[in-house]
Amino acid sequence: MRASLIQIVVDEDETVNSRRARVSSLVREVAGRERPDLVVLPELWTTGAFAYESFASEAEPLKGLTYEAMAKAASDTGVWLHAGSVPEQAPDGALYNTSLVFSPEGELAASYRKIHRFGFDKGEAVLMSAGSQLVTVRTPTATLGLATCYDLRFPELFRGLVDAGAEMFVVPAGWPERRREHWLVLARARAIEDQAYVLACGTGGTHGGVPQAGHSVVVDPWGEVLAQAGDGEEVLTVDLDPAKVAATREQFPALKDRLLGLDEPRR
Ligand SMILES: NC(=O)CCC(=O)C(=O)O
Repeated sequence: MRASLIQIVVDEDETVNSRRARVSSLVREVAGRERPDLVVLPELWTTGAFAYESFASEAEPLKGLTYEAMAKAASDTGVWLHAGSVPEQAPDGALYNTSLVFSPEGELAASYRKIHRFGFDKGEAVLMSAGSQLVTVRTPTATLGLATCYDLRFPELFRGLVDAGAEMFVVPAGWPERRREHWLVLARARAIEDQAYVLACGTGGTHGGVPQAGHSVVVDPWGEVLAQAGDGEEVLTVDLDPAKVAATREQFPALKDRLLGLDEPRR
């Protein structure tokens, strides 16, 4: 299975409309050149994860402009597309940070409303509502577990995804440069403790006054970093072996020693 992560530069000198068009072209270009099965985009790449003042003005219904553009990019290129997340305006007016995953036919395979919102008592934490559902996506080659950015700090979410069958975590993000080391360590930690692939795709540039970390990263179930981006716009393409997840869990069966947080104790 081949995955391409597209780390996008999200700066405020580019309009949302032009970025949407540019990213649609990029998905097509990368799909044609790298021949991936799965393409991954970052969190809130239309606005920027820290461009709080744009969330309401740029919010879209689930099937809005970004949905339409990404569904078409997926079906035109025949890839699974994790289109990152959009500021979703729900029918009741609430805003969510919602990830969209499209099948190669351009059908919506899954949407995930970010559960842990960042900002403590401001920003996303007050502007957005929290999702409450764990979401996995079965593709022909692997079961994906969905999480978004700040979720990476909450290992219990990832354990829940493992219990739901996840073999590969896909984590779109808009992570700040200031905490780059946290990002890299947490991505590896989630891979090691859950013996799963982590595909973590962030942004470059500066928005909302916050320089972004870039450094999108792909980690294997043993915790090895398979590829890591730099600061700017970049594509990371990696070949993944989903069978390595079961093999790692078999050879080093630490997940079988879990005693807490299970419906029934194992021993
Ligand atoms: N967009 C985010 O969720 C940012 C998370 C973050 O900055 C952090 O966890 O640190």
